Amino acid sequence: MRKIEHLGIAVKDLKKSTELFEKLLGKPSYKEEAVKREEVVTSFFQVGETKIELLQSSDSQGPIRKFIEKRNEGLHHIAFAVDDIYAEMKRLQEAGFEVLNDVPKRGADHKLIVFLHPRSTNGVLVELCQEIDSSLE
Ligand SMILES: CC[C@H](C(=O)O)C(=O)SCCNC(=O)CCNC(=O)[C@H](O)C(C)(C)COP(=O)(O)OP(=O)(O)OC[C@H]1O[C@@H](n2cnc3c(N)ncnc32)[C@H](O)[C@@H]1OP(=O)(O)O
Ligand SMILES: [Co+2]
Repeated sequence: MRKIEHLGIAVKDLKKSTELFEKLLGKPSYKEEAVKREEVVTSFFQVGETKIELLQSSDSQGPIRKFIEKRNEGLHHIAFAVDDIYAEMKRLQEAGFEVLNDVPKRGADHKLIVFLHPRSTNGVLVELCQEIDSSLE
């Protein structure tokens, strides 16, 4: 794990929350991106080496909608940057963590991502992210 790549925050109203975080952080969001497969629309802020990722559900189902129904808005996941997501998946599986994805999937902001089930990580949803080489996109 190289660094905390982002903190994912589940929000009900992306526009309102983006305005709130722009005030809080004193800087604008650098991108808004919808990721259909994850049924979310995201808004990103760079804070030093780490980012804040705001996530609003774009579907009547989806993990963010379910999370908010159950726990209201708030911190949803911690994402770590890794250099080799396949090697990390293997290492973590062998170490007994529950990797939710057989293969990495496309995330937001030019990344491959996988998740670890919170029941294997002390109740914290963990995401692994590997930058996608933009020349390959
Ligand atoms: C656009 C991509 C972006 C990126 O960074 O690139 C993203 O970050 S996408 C983020 C949204 N996608 C995901 O979260 C995918 C991974 N999540 C899942 O697969 C599910 O949400 C899962 C498996 C964590 C939970 O799904 P399930 O249907 O089982 O929901 P339950 O409500 O029944 O939860 C079961 C159990 O887990 C606890 N839980 C659920 N979500 C979280 C969470 N975010 N943090 C901690 N714990 C969580 C929930 O409370 C239940 O525990 P229990 O003790 O039974 O109450
Ligand atoms: Co994320």
